[in-house]
Amino acid sequence: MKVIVTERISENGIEYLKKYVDVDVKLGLERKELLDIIDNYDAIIVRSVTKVDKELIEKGKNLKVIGRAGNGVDNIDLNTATKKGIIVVNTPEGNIIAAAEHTIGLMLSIARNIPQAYNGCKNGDFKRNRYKGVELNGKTLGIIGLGRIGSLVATRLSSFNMNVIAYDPYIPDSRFEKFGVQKVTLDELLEQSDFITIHTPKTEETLGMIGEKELKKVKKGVRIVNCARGGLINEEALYNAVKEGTVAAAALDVLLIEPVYDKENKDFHNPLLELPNVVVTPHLGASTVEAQNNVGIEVAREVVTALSGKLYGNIVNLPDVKADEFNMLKPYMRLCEAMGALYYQINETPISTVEIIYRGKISKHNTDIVSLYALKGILKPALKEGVSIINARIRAKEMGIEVIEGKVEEINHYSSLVILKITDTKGSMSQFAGTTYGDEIRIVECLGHKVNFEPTDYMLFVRNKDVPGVIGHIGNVLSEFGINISSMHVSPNKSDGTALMIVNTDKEIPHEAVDALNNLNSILRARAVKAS
Ligand SMILES: NC(=O)C1=CN([C@@H]2O[C@H](COP(=O)(O)OP(=O)(O)OC[C@H]3O[C@@H](n4cnc5c(N)ncnc54)[C@H](O)[C@@H]3O)[C@@H](O)[C@H]2O)C=CC1
Ligand SMILES: O=C(O)CCC(=O)C(=O)O
Repeated sequence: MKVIVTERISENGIEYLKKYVDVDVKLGLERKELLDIIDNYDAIIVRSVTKVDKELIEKGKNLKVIGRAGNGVDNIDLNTATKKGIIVVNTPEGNIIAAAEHTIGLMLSIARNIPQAYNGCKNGDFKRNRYKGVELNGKTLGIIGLGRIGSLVATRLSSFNMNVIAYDPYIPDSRFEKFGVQKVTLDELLEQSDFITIHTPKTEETLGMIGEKELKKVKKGVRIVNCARGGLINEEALYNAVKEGTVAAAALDVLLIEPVYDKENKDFHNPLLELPNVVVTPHLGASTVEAQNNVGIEVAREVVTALSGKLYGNIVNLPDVKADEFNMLKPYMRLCEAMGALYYQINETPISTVEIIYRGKISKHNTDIVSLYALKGILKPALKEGVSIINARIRAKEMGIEVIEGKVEEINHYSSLVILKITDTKGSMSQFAGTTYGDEIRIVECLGHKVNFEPTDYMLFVRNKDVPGVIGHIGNVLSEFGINISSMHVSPNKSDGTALMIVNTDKEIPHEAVDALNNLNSILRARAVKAS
């Protein structure tokens, strides 16, 4: 496996990668150079500068994993990566303290004019009355986005005796209580805050969320920090508000358009840089020794884990599953993939709806990832390598398949059961159900028949007349092809005189053998099927 690292990550991360994969560290590549070589790599590791956009992903024909050494993934086209089944991993925890501390550093800087005073002293200007600042003590701090970093800022600045209020419509009230923060609306935050700091991700909704209209509502003399993503505060509106004096000062670690870091940027221009009371740092939020060690090693581990096919960890485009829960759910993933895989191997009619119902103990778990395996199993016979658990949901949607998931705690006979109901476009429903015993998986219902078989890679799925001698005939045909039967399950349907037979064999059943079986009088239909 080959991995390209396009931005500086810590040495410990590189050393870790070298133990498992071939690593090319290529810093400062021109875009065209990267586009030309990306198809040589199975994974790419970036920080915030490399744009892993549609064009790059499409050129990266062999890409399996995109690793983000850091938190925000707005430089990665998640949609394209997901459609292509490429895993995107990040390191959401490794640099949050660094970012929170930098936020506080910036806030103190603009409260006390530290950068301006430093510059003055360097130039022989020691007139300290020029640099009189304000205290944080007793002031109101408004935090927009009380996530990982926002909450770290809240607890730290509470100890500066600030009155902390926050706006975050996506979190429960308990989170505000946990951090001793008063929950407010955005308008209340704008009206009441002496200091505002923003800590949301960059999304369509948050880009420019503090614009001209919002800056008209702020307390005169407010000080604003953005250590999250450039453009969350509209730059033109901020420029005007600072110029007019509505905003006393601003500190920005991030800009809407950032220069390519680690290079000279003499031609770089942004009007905000001309304002004496706007302090800018070059996206330094995560640049501490500790944070870079954390994210370097974390991203290396995440990428190696994902390349090895283990689908847990900080996978951005998969449901969040920790290793323990992942291991517990593994048999259910195999079970659902196997049940799903049966459908198109024994049916031709396109699917309109897939219903996945979790009953019993399994219903208490986060089963999102299990459902993805069911969908992958269902679509695999149709899409072959074009479907993976990363893109299974998108592919199902593209194919017009409605996916419904349900959970019922109540159950009889089994401790857990997963039921898969697949309705085709003609309205017929095929139902499968399965359970697990430790690591073992069993399908216990198949198309209205009570069964009990382990789905394996070599199986024969037979519908036959329920007459004497069928088992012998099947045994004879298979033995002619040198195939051993390892187990056999028969489920008669008394009402119509037919039976369903599932035969597990020791090797692949060639189509000649299947044809020979289909020529037998007693066989209504025989198919070779696989569990995955
Ligand atoms: N400057 C730097 O070097 C660094 C910047 N970051 C950036 O910091 C930001 C925050 O990161 P985390 O705290 O880890 O993210 P997080 O995902 O833990 O928290 C984000 C919070 O924003 C809230 N939110 C989302 N949309 C919102 C809206 N419209 N209004 C109000 N709240 C909203 C969410 O509910 C969530 O609680 C991200 O943009 C990240 O990329 C992160 C690390 C370093
Ligand atoms: O230093 C970096 O790589 C940027 C960090 C960052 O912005 C993030 O992790 O979201």
